[in-house]
Amino acid sequence: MATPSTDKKNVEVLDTEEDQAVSLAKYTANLSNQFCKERGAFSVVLSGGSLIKSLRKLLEPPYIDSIEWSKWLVFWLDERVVPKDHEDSNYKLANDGFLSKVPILPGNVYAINDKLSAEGAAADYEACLKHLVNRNVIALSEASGFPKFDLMLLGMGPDGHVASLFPGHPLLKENEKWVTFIKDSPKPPPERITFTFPVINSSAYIALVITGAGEAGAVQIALGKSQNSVKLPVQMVSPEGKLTWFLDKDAASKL
Ligand SMILES: O=C1O[C@H](COP(=O)(O)O)[C@@H](O)[C@H](O)[C@H]1O
Repeated sequence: MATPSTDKKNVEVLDTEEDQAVSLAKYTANLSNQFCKERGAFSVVLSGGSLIKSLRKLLEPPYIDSIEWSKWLVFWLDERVVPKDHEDSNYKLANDGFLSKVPILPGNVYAINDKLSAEGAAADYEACLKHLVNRNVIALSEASGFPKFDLMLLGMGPDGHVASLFPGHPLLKENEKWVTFIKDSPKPPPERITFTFPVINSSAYIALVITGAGEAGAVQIALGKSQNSVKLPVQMVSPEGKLTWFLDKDAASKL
């Protein structure tokens, strides 16, 4: 069931987590078709966490066969500063559960350099993005001057964090850097790198994919009627393009 709230924001509440995964696959495949046709490429930004499991229907017919995987360019919204084969790595999570099962070109997978410090990895990833923007591989937002990704797939933690942008943290106010780092993440591991809000909010499309009762409180704050004085990170997600919330019934249970 889809409940459009504004032209730029849609909220979909799905009866089950399975229905949510089906709906997300359809949405992602449609955007992939659209961008591959229009631009010859599709830039997709992945979160870690439960999002990867929610992408599983893309690994099944009809999507596995119809998506032009060779035109996908894959990036990470945030990454933990650990080796790529570490259990906490968002790259490993995505690779094991999704990327290794689809014919995306290895050269189109832009993982974070795991040999660098948090500062170094953030600067290195930002330099990589700037190079891709200069070569017109990633679009640039004329409105903001920040890179404009075709689709960002965001998860959310029970505290309302998105990417590695946590409630009350000074990084929420970063408005110059494209990619930054955190060394005191309240959720382990403490050292991470993350896209900043200006990059997130320059996106053409954002899907916020939220599953389970544990997230219902933050969903209620973000989408319910009551007003909170200090915004949660998830409430700061406001793309140039279109935002769609994909909630299962449990995540929407307090609405
Ligand atoms: O630490 C992280 O958490 C968020 C939310 O994860 P979830 O398991 O509650 O969906 C995730 O989106 C982010 O990429 C990750 O690094």
